[in-house]
Amino acid sequence: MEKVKLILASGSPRRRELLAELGYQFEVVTSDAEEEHRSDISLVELCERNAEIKTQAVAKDLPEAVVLGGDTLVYVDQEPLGKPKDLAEAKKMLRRLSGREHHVCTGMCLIHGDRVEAFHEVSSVFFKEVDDATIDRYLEQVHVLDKAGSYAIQEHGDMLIERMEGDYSNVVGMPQRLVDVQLRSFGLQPEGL
Ligand SMILES: Cc1cn([C@H]2C[C@H](O)[C@@H](COP(=O)(O)OP(=O)(O)OP(=O)(O)O)O2)c(=O)[nH]c1=O
Repeated sequence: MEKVKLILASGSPRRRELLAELGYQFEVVTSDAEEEHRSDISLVELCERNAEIKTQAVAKDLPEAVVLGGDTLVYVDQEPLGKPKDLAEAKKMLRRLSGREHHVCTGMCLIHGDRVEAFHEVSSVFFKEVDDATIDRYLEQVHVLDKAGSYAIQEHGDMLIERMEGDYSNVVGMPQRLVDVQLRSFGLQPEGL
């Protein structure tokens, strides 16, 4: 029997690294699927939904493959922060996160033929009190325009973050433990380690 192919439906270099770390063999196929921005469903449902939209956009042309996609939502006071459009907006977001807790939800979806499984994980991140000078130094060192919430925990995260609760990989873009369990339930096994 021919082995089922695993496809990662994501242009995110972080997701690629996190999946490779688990030891799975996979290929990357991206789409230009549009994320939804809606307020009639919860934020957790929204990130699962957007993960499913991104995954479906690739899976519809690859019925033989197992396709994995994801979406990371950073939110504070139940309000999603998104990716900043410029450095001024990034600075505003980081000022808003200063000295307090916020949440990061990553929704993931796996599709194989008619089988669709969406799941998510939520982590809490607690920022230090950061002044403008620290924010400016952070923004000089880290490219944040492609990062939800205007920061990357994996890049100089200690400049901003006091502590976190939950799965670290979930904040970076893919909850590795959950993804591993789900991939096994689709009959896949790591083989590259
Ligand atoms: C909070 C946080 C986000 N991020 C990144 C992860 C995601 O790449 C990005 C969130 O954007 P997403 O819209 O989830 O993903 P993406 O546009 O990068 O990739 P694709 O849709 O093709 O899968 O923010 C970090 O790298 N570190 C962090 O600490």
